[in-house]
Amino acid sequence: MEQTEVMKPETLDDLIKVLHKIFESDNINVEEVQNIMEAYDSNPQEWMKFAKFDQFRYTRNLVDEGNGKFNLMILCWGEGHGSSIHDHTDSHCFMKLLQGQLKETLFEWPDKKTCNMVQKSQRILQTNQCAYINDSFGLHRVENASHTECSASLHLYSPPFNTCQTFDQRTGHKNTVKMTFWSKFGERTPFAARCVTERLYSTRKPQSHKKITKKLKTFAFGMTML
Ligand SMILES: N[C@@H](CS(=O)O)C(=O)O
Ligand SMILES: [Fe+2]
Repeated sequence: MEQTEVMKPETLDDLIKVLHKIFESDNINVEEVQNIMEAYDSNPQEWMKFAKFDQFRYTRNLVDEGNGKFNLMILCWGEGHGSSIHDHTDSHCFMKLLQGQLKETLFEWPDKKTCNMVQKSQRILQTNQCAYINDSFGLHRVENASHTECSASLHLYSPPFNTCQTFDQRTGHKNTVKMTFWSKFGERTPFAARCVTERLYSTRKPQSHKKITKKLKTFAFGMTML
């Protein structure tokens, strides 16, 4: 497969330019993308404007829409923040550590009959490392296990998606969740765009308050149950 020359992106802007070039093609060489993302030396001054943290859960901050081919975003993880076990909606998922460490735990897809969730492996990702996952590898959960340091990671998803499935570790039961952006291009997402209530009220029959409260329950991450 044709491979764009692996050169070292000197800045985040450089990296974005190279990614645009790579994703012009419909045949993606996973290793090439992983290598190029890993080759960028994280410089907080270049990405700080996108990195907006929340006190309670990890945030998803859109950096670039990749000409519709990919979404590039920075995820900000406060101390102890983590995601639920989830899939990646049949997309490629690249995850490069910009700051701190993250623990990634891989799981098998739950067994159809027993619903058992089996843990496959666990690893600690270090600053500048770039991990890759897609649904054929299984599911994962990501956590900033540190009690003293926050972490930031650069994620590339191709094709872009805005819903995924989360899984209950104990029962294997799954939910479809909507994934929202805490900020886009460095600007905090306006409240109306973050508010799932409107969508629930406008596109569905009126529902009881209890049901809506349940639907709006936000997990310990930037995903909202649908
Ligand atoms: N895939 C997750 C982040 S992670 O836990 O891999 C997300 O996009 O929110
Ligand atoms: Fe993920």
